Amino acid sequence: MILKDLNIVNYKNIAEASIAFCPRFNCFIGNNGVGKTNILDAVYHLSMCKSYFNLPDAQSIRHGEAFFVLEGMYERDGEDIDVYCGVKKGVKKVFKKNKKSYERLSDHIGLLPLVMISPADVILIDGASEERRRFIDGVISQCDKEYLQVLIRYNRVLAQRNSFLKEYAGMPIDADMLSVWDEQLADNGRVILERRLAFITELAEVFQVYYDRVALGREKVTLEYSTTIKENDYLQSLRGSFDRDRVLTYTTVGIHRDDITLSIEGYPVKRLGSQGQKKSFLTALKFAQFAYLAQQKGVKPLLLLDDIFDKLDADRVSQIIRIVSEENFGQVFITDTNRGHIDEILRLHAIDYKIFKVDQGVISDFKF
Ligand SMILES: Nc1ncnc2c1ncn2[C@@H]1O[C@H](COP(=O)(O)OP(=O)(O)OP(=O)(O)O)[C@@H](O)[C@H]1O
Repeated sequence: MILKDLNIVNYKNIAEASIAFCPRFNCFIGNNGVGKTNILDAVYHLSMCKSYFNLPDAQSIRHGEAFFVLEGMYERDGEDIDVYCGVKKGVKKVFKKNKKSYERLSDHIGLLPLVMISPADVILIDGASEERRRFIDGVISQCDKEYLQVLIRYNRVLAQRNSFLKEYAGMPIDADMLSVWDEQLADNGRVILERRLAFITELAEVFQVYYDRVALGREKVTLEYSTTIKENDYLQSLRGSFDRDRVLTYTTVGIHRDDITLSIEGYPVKRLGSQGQKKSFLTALKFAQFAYLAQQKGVKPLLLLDDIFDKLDADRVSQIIRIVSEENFGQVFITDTNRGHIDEILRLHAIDYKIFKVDQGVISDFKF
């Protein structure tokens, strides 16, 4: 799958742009703050129906304007796909495939699989467990629509159980009064837990292979799912936490409290990892996500590499470019402040590429 052309009007600092991409590497070069990441975000938006940075849509409208429009022309399995996204202040967002509006945006997600690697991903390591759960849920739901429905049901029941605990705080309630919710949480929670465990098992294996390659085998890393459910008994775990839940007035066990343990040399990456090691960790994690999506979807996702060269030594940068130059990767979009890096590496790997210059939101083909 490739993105052939992209038209942008009023997206963040880009007033207007029409870009024709190369099927392999597309590099955006420019100084800090000129709009390189904004271009990648526009591409992300067309796949995932939202900004990578969790911004409300209106904040992506260029300051002083009333709307933004993004349009991408894709080719997937020999078929041309035109995707349109229009956002106007105070009006419902319009999202179309081949000129036909979607009723639900979730119907679009997964059609144009994409993986982005950005400096903001460090939140997956340094942030709260919620960030890691959002990552797992996001990847699984791109491949499995049913998963998202189960998750929505689970969260609805969880909210009801928690509001009951709050409403009856300090009153003499017993565990049986929660059994209606406990059973539903257990039914939906088991499905989610099983899917997440299978996903992480698959991901962890590929992740380790990629980490070894990126870091040239210099460190040992692991990725494991850690659950709050004891002895695989969901219902019993909920019942067993009743006294604590009553005191704290929220549900303390379940898939909404689970996490992924990320370690390097047996210690948490969060505390022990250097900035370059964290970046290598995240890159390997995203490469594993790429492999998973490619296998599930049967197409090579788009790969967006934002600022990948920062904080990494020359060996690791070269390894990363070597990996993404291989057959199992497809169209790649890269940003950097320095053209030297990219020219040298891409020539070395003899890959087809196109370089664009970005300056204050204006994108032009780089003149050689
Ligand atoms: N809604 C908006 N309207 C106008 N400008 C915006 C809007 N949102 C963000 N910007 C501007 O976009 C610029 C940031 O662009 P971007 O993050 O793409 O930079 P970059 O080229 O990737 O920089 P770096 O090399 O530092 O990562 C900032 O100057 C910011 O003010």
